[in-house]
Amino acid sequence: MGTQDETGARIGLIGLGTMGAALASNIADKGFDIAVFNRTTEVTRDFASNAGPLADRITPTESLEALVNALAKPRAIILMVPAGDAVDAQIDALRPLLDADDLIIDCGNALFHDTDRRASSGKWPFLGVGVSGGEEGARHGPSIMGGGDPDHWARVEDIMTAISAKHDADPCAALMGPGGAGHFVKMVHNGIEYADMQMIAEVYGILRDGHGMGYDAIADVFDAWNKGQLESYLVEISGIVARARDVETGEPLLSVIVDAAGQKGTGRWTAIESQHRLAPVPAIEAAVVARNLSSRRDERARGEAIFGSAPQAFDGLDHGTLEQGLIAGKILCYAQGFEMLSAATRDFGWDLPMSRIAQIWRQGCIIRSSMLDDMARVLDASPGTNLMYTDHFSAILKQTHGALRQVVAQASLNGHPVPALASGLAYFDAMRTGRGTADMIQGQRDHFGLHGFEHTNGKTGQHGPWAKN
Ligand SMILES: NC(=O)C1=CN([C@@H]2O[C@H](COP(=O)(O)OP(=O)(O)OC[C@H]3O[C@@H](n4cnc5c(N)ncnc54)[C@H](OP(=O)(O)O)[C@@H]3O)[C@@H](O)[C@H]2O)C=CC1
Ligand SMILES: O=C(CO)[C@H](O)[C@H](O)COP(=O)(O)O
Repeated sequence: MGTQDETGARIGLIGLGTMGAALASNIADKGFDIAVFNRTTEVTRDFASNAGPLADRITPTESLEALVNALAKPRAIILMVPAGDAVDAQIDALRPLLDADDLIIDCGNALFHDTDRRASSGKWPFLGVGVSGGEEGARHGPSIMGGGDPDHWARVEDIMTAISAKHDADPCAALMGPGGAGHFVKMVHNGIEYADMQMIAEVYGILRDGHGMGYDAIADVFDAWNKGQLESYLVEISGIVARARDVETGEPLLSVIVDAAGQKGTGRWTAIESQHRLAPVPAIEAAVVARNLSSRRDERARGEAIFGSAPQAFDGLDHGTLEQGLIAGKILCYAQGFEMLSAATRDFGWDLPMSRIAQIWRQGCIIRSSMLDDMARVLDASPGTNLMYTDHFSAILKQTHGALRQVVAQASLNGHPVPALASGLAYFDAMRTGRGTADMIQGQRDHFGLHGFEHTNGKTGQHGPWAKN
């Protein structure tokens, strides 16, 4: 075991990129001494020389050894480097320099399976912590989803709490569960983020190409919606983005951004993991597919040359209907995400704190939204219930699903691809259909493979007449 030595910085941080630099400044700002290291030394020097009044609390270091020596014992070191091999390499480089009870905290967007593996060796204290809020959040208050041993969390809880966003006075930081639980919750957060962003982009397409609206007018619509039930960070920044001008040309910014969405993997991981968990998240899957399709620019141009451009100008969908449709869609994004969290609770025995998750997403994170207050409340009363079945949200969906249907129908009739909105609607309809059509699937499976089916009389392993052949 390492010794107790309180001289030195309270915490270390490796990786002074967008998030790491902001997080380190936030930590120093909250009164904690921090030692920092970055692979490229110039970045560390720039960070330290630009730290202004925070410089007194920041110890820049230029080697891992110097970083380790600058820390109070037992040490705690945050990693804020790209997920995957870089994290493993960084851990491998650090461990020989550390004592057995020194804590490594991966605050990047790790795949939760990797975090489980890194935490499960049992040899070293390790936390996997999801951080959301982008650069601004990291600097002034992110939402923080911790994963790991409660004793290890307790060692840094004061820091995590201090730097987190606050909803009223409530810190948006909490331990989600053991091992990869924090990164699982962050992954699902990002999945919801993908679906919500895609739905907003689909409505933007209707306003731009269907209604022929200019960018400032579209910004006005998002601004207005952000004052109502849709109030959320993503709707807010959609208005800001729509109104922005390109610094180079002065043209509307959106008109000069290539329509091919980037992605780092968290949405794809959510979609893949949802299949393993048998927890359908079709709006999230649709959003991932839409990003993939958006990158097929040559093929899209080829298709347009053959068939003509799909989206046609049309009217007949007023802004109120679009707003109501988006409200329904947004609820269904969260409903699917929380269903996936319930599935993880069931499959991994994590006991994820559903209501607390909604609470810590109320501020700081990318999917913060005024709806999360009510989500926290209803999940507190019934943590495992699909949001769409709760009194509060079923009442809203009863009022708004007709509008969502109008949006999807009109968009389809006029050639506007709206995969996330359509998937949200299909999920809603499937999840309120007592007798669906899988009887046909079961009949087909039995016909070609004698897979058997469950009879409505309760008998299992039944077969159709072809089994007697
Ligand atoms: N940007 C965002 O909005 C958010 C990002 N995240 C996650 O946070 C993590 C960091 O992201 P972000 O700050 O945006 O990334 P950046 O690309 O801005 O910064 C990456 C940092 O990691 C360092 N780095 C890169 N590769 C290695 C390596 N192989 N070994 C050691 N250090 C390395 C870089 O150092 P160098 O200067 O030498 O290149 C740099 O300091 C990622 O996991 C990301 O998914 C989480 C929430 C939000
Ligand atoms: O975690 C985040 C926000 O919550 C990061 O910004 C992440 O990079 C977003 O995902 P992607 O890059 O795939 O759009």
